Amino acid sequence: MEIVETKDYEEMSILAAEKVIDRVLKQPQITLGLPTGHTPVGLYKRLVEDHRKNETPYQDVITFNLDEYTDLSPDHPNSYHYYMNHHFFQHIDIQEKHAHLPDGTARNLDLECERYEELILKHGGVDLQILGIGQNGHIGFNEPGTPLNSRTHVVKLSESTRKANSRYFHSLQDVPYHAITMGLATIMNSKEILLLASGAHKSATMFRFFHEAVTPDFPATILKHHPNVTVIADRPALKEANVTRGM
Ligand SMILES: O=P(O)(O)OC[C@H]1O[C@](O)(CO)[C@@H](O)[C@@H]1O
Repeated sequence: MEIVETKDYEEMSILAAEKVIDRVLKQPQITLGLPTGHTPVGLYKRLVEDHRKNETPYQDVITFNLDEYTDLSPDHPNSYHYYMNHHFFQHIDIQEKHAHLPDGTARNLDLECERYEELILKHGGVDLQILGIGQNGHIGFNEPGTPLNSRTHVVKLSESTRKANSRYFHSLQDVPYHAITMGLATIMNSKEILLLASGAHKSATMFRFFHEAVTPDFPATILKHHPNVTVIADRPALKEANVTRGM
C-alpha cells in the first residue's frame, strides 16, 4: 500500500485529480468507480477545471458509483444522482449512458442490486475505484458488520452514518434509512484503489484503518488484502496514523 501525505485538503484533491487524469489519458475507455460525500468534492472540482482547460476526454469513460440512497428520486437534491451531475457529470463530456448509479427507486431493490453487479462485471470490472472513508470505517455504504464477501446489496444505514449525513438534509428524519451499495467484494474486485481521507475528524479512523487486522467491524480494513491501493490523506487525517509515507 502506498501512503501519500498531503499538507491539506487542497493538495489531497490536486494529487488525486492528477492520478485520475493520468489514468484517463492512458486508458480513454477506463471504468472508474466513484464516491460521493464531502471528501471527493475537491477532486471533482479539479477534474472539471482540468477538463475545461485541457479538454481531457471522458466520451469513452465508463463510471459506476458506489452507492445511492433508496427512496430518493434522481432529481432529489440529496440523491447521489443529483450530487454526481452537480459536481461532475454535467461539466464534462461523459455520455449519459456511460454514467451508472444504482437505482434506489427500483420497485425490486434486490433485483436492482443483481442488475448493477452484473453490469459492472459485463464492463470487465472497475479499473480505478476511488473511495472516501466513513468515521466508522465504512466504504461505500458498507457499514460495520458487512460480510467481507458481499456484493452489491441493500443496507440499513447505521445511526452514526445517518447523523453524519444529516448535515445535507433538512433534518435527521429526512435521511433515508436504507441505501444500495457495491459490496466489499465488488470493491475488492477493482484493479486499482485510491482511498482519500481529509481532516482531523478522520484521524482516529485512519489510525484504526492502518493498525487493525482485517475485520468486518471496520470494513475498510479489507483493503489491506488488495494488491494495488494508494492512500492520499492530509496531515490532519494522518496525525495519529504512525505509518511510513512515501510516493
Ligand atoms: O467524505 P465524507 O463526507 O467524510 O464521507 C465519508 C463516506 O461517507 C459517505 O458519504 C457515506 O456516508 C461515503 O459516500 C463516503 O465515502
